[in-house]
Amino acid sequence: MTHPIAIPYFSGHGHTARLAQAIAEGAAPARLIDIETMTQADWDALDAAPAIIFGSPTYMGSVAARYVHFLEEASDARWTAQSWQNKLAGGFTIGTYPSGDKLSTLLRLSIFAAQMGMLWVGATEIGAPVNPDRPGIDRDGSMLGLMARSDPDKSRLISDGDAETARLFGTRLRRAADRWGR
Ligand SMILES: Cc1cc2nc3c(=O)[nH]c(=O)nc-3n(C[C@H](O)[C@H](O)[C@H](O)COP(=O)(O)O)c2cc1C
Repeated sequence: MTHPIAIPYFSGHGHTARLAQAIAEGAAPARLIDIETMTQADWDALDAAPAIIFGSPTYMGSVAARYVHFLEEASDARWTAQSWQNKLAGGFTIGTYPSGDKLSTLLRLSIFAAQMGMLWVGATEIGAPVNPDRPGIDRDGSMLGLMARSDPDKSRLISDGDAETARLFGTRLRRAADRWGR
């Protein structure tokens, strides 16, 4: 049986949620989990998932406070039992700026995964300027995980290139999960 990849995210104004949706399209079957409205079924899905893709906007140069709360809640009991050991993990974030200190957020998420005994899967897409025929793909040049920029056009929230990069990242995690098993 193929278990859904779990994508727990927090989103203050919808941008991270939009990015999470695009990742879910690529990672299908996947389960989107808004950490502000979590149910026991969501926790069960996290525990069963072969891979978890963690997503938080970058707020003040790091993981949003409410997401830190989720991480600490998730670690309770699961850290001592190491019950997420050998699951795959990935991470994504979004900010206003090309840098915006978003790397700090991905570092925080990857360290959380390491503490939980998870195996971190980074990003692989190489876009412009190295591949000029792939404009908009991984435009911030992030390999540790997925970075995106909030789009000034609030009717779409993220750019087409960021959405496609997110779908490709989701597909990478799905392929890795299918290959790795659990
Ligand atoms: C409290 C706060 C702090 C922020 N800090 C940063 C930051 O350090 N770097 C950055 O690039 N953007 C920063 N932003 C912008 C958000 O990361 C950006 O708007 C993002 O798209 C928000 O995603 P969301 O709609 O899912 O909450 C900040 C926004 C808020 C509300």
